[in-house]
Amino acid sequence: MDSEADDDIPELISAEPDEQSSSDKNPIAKRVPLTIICGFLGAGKSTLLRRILTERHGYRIAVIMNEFGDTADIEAKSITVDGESTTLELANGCLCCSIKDSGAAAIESLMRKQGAFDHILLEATGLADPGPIAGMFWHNEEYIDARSIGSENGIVLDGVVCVVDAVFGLKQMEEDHADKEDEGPGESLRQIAGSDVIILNKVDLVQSSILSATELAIKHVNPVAPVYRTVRAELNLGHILGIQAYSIGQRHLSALKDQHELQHDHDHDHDHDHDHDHEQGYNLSSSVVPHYVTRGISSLQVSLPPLSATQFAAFDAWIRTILWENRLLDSVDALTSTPDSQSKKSPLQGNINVLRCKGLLILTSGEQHVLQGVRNMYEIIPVDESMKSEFPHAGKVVLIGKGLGEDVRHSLLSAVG
Ligand SMILES: Nc1nc2c(ncn2[C@@H]2O[C@H](COP(=O)(O)OP(=O)(O)OP(=O)(O)O)[C@@H](O)[C@H]2O)c(=O)[nH]1
Repeated sequence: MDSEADDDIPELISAEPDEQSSSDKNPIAKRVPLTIICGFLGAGKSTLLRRILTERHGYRIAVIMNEFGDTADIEAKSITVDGESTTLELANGCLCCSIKDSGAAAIESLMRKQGAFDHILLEATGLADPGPIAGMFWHNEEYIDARSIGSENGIVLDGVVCVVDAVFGLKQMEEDHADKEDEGPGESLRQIAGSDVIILNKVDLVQSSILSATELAIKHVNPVAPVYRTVRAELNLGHILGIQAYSIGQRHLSALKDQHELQHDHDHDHDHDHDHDHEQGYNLSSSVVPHYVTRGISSLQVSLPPLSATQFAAFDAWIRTILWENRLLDSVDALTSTPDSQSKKSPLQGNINVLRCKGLLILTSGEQHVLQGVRNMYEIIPVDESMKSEFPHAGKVVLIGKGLGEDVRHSLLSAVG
């Protein structure tokens, strides 16, 4: 079971306009984007990284991994070994680095020695839950000393990518759940839940019925992450790098689109790379979704009406309570609640665990706000006037995690009702 419920309550991130998040002029553009790659054991993470490290894509990418594994056969221009790290410099300007501690300090030290990069990829081990790693880099720019990495403004979390094995993915999810039934959802489900993009790899080895079943299970756990079907992790790198999944960007927008809108997009904008982006057309309440997924992590999408200022404040109290206290806020509390006043605990305390949330809140005043959350951290950012027309016209919240039943929907709707 996740122990983060015991963690100190994090500070609420300001809902005031964030000068660093809404335009091309802003400093985020100058930060080095960081992508976390996670995935099931043997799913194809090294295959994907080897491609990135050896292909001529024109970017200087640093790949950081715990150990080289079979990526070690990469042809390196030079190899540097020093106590804590081994670095391979590749012909295309990329860098492959194995460091014992892949925390922020180690990344800072690597960047100081090697200079600035266009992108950093951090490989999590096969069993790693990406949530805490993402949390470490999200809104933690100060973690990294910007000047020391040769970049004006440090690092920005770009996205979390999960590689799922098409052959064993479904089985892994099933076994994982069975093994950990007493401890809550296992790593494979957490990896899917905490990712912004899913690569369903090794599709050459399975029948289409298995692929559809695996994709359905993935979508049930995480309906907002696009799924790309690949052979040997061959896909357009634009699908996984530079996606800005943690800011107000195009990807955030598409994640919030309605199912029918996605169907429409698919009809008219087929992916010419022949990646399979099957966001559309899933019946998420389908009874064919395997029981182990339903009993583990699932998702909940709630449509919201335009909110008054009071209802907006009530939403903030509601989301804060579910993320920080793992419980539902009583509707009566919602209009009066402040962070300090929430001492009353419902019997549901501890049964809900939200791993990721996203949303678009539309106010009756015409203002729009985007919700982004990783574990118990969240932010609500106003949408810039110039971007409003690109966003969906209906408010919506998507929660991914454990214990997200219809009671959660009713609680939210009554809190803002
Ligand atoms: N047929 C087929 N084989 C693949 C594909 N992708 C990877 N493989 C093979 O699957 C095996 C595992 O791939 P890796 O890239 O090492 O997987 P990994 O996720 O890095 O593995 P760990 O680091 O051990 O978790 C290797 O032998 C790859 O050559 C694919 O799409 N099709």
